[in-house]
Amino acid sequence: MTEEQCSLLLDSASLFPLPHGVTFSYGTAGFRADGLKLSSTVFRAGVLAALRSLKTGYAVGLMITASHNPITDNGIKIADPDGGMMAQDWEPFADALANAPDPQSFVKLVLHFAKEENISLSTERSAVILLGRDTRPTGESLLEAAKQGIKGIIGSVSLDMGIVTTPQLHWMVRSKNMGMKASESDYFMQLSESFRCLMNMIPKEITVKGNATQLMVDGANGVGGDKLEQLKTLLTGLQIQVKNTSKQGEGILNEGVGADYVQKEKVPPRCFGPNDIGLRCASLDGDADRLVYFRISKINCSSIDLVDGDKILSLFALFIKAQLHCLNKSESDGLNNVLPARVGVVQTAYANGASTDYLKQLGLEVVLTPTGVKYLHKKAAEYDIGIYFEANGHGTILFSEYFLSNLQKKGNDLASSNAGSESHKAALRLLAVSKLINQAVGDALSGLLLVEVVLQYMGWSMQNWIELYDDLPSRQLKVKVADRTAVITTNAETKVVQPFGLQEAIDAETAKYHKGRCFVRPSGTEDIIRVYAEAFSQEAADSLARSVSQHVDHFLGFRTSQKST
Ligand SMILES: CC(=O)N[C@H]1[C@@H](OP(=O)(O)O)O[C@H](CO)[C@@H](O)[C@@H]1O
Ligand SMILES: [Mg+2]
Repeated sequence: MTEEQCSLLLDSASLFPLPHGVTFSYGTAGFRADGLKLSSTVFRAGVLAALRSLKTGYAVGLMITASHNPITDNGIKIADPDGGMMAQDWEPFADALANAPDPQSFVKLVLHFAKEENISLSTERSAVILLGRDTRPTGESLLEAAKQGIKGIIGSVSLDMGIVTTPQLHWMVRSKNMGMKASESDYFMQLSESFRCLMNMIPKEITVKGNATQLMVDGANGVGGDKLEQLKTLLTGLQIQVKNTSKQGEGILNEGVGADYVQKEKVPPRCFGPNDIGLRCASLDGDADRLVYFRISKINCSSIDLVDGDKILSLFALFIKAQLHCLNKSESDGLNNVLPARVGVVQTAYANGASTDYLKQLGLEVVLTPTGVKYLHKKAAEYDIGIYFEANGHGTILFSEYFLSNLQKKGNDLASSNAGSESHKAALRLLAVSKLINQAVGDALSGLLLVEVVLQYMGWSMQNWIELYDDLPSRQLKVKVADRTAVITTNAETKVVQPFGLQEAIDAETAKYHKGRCFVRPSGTEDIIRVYAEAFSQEAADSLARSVSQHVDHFLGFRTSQKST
């Protein structure tokens, strides 16, 4: 590293001193904290992003958001060149950089890491970083801190994409690195065109039931609602009304609104009431990477029928399975070139047991990973078609490049030998799905469009979807403990290995309940232990979660509040 580079980093790092008494951790989804305490972290993440771009030789992304967290929080995460989350082996370095006590030790760490990773800081190659932020008030000043961090590495270029959803930024990074058009209007164009293509292929004989073309959306008072207002003007065959956009002005981001609130509290978001009874409603989270559906109950306006990530996944899995079946119906198209596809469904232990049973009954391969999209995404990428969702509504469908190129070939063959056949249409539909659904990361907007077109294709009402299977009653609790890292788990977080004896206690409690299932794990985003329980009735699930929480409290010896989520 040249002297000029060293002193530039030192001078700029001095402008962003580390706040006292806070330890930063890259965690499940990047750094998160009070937005007013984050400028040093964001500055340092800017430097980190530049190093990541130099290391990989491609553009990377830097997104400023704290998703569903309160408006006063903010956060920062890095998107890798393929649009996915930053490689996990860089997380310890991210933590060390964020917590370096002063500018000198910060620069020392950068130097050391650059050497270890073989990153040349001479200026023959320059880093490119795409920047995005959500609507949070601290976003603008944090964006400046990020730009300063990027500038701290000589020759680096930052491209400000403005206020965008998290999935838009990931999509832009991926598209840019694949040499494709990568602006926001390209994103809207790709989504609306593939949606139109799928809508045009809905069989004429299918009659749409009830309010099939009408959708009410809760935008969480954030960026997602604003973007959907833009996107919906490009759509035909679907009437979307968006409530709780950031532009409508009154509501506060994520306060009593949004996918996290709706899924956890199982109540309608603000501004939804008696007029919406019976309608199909969807809710996005604060940065629009989560999506859940709900319907306000006819009997009690303050309760809802929730359609969570598990049921969205199940709908997608059914559709993909049906299209693959049509694709390979060789007797109808006279061809014998079956295109095999290894389909995998990826969930976490939080997936409702009824959904896992349902998916297995469909004959699908279902695997569980630890919590966090980075784990699910990686697993799903091992399949020709990998469908992953967290119960909270974050997920997507990944298509392997290999499968897509074979599908394209088969589609072309069918176009010349058997145009308009069921197999041909299935090939075209699958290709359109791969363009509609975000290949970089879970995306509420693209997920919503796919749900809508699949419901219309199946001729399904909201009621049909809700009845796909009955969720098992469940309960989640949080337990505050002295040291959450004392809990170590295995088997995709379903079994505790430490502290010794806790798993036996959980097993003994669970055995008391019909259809009982229970596990505990330390949260990666909050300083708590999460307890999840399922059983045949709500009372039983509540009781199982409560007694296991008491065991956790007892084993980890710190008797404080337990809060229902
Ligand atoms: C039970 C639950 O919903 N956990 C969430 C939550 O992680 P925890 O590690 O459980 O705090 O936040 C993550 C990031 O948004 C999300 O990926 C995950 O699903
Ligand atoms: Mg989010």
